[in-house]
Amino acid sequence: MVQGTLYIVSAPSGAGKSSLIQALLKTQPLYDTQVSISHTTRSIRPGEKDGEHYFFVSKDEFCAMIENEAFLEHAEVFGNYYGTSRKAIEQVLASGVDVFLDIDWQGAQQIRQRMPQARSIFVLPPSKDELDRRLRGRGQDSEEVIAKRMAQAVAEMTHFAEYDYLIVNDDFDLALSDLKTIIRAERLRLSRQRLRHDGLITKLLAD
Ligand SMILES: Nc1nc2c(ncn2[C@@H]2O[C@H](COP(=O)(O)OP(=O)(O)O)[C@@H](O)[C@H]2O)c(=O)[nH]1
Ligand SMILES: Nc1ncnc2c1ncn2[C@@H]1O[C@H](COP(=O)(O)OP(=O)(O)O)[C@@H](O)[C@H]1O
Repeated sequence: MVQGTLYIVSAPSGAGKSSLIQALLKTQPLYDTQVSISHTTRSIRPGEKDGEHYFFVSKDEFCAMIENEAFLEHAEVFGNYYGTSRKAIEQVLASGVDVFLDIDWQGAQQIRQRMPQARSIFVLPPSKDELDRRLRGRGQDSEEVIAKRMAQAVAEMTHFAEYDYLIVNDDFDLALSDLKTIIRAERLRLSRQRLRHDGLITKLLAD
């Protein structure tokens, strides 16, 4: 079985990474691509479902998971804790499915250290004004939360060069097409193709 590829996707809040990942998943079968559901201590937003967008847990529960080494990575973002469950990811990757992580730059650094074979993608907004408009347009955060996220946006974006790929999410369809192209190219990498088509290659090279 060829291991799935782990994709890290980061962006300043509001740049559109969740929308891009969700749109991508609609075009891919579950046996090919899945998104990791993180644990978080942040409050649930209207419209969000526990176990679907996040596993919403208390600080105590989160700390117990850290102690039990249940996280592949975890970080504090905007005053809340977020983490990726180790077990869930390892099982899915082992079954050959590609997994997407929607995580911040701190989590991305931890994953790169532990799993250097992971690929990383950074999503940029076309401008700061547009980022502000998208955060407001989402209509889910208070003025205070939006101000905090805008202030953090520049700090997050200073890490763009640590990523393998950059996508500017101006026209949504174009950005989605870039994302699909990255995945297609990664799947066509010689090492993965060789493993997948070992039988065929053996036959083709036989006398
Ligand atoms: N390190 C890390 N960051 C995460 C995780 N889950 C979400 N994040 C990041 O936390 C930030 C805030 O996420 P969220 O509260 O959903 O707000 P949104 O990005 O504005 O939708 C984003 O940068 C996410 O990428 C995780 O498991 N680990
Ligand atoms: N290319 C785009 N053009 C216009 N609006 C967009 C685009 N991409 C995303 N959005 C909108 O911007 C808002 C923030 O997107 P979201 O995916 O929640 O961002 P993130 O996950 O990066 O915080 C949402 O209302 C989404 O519909």
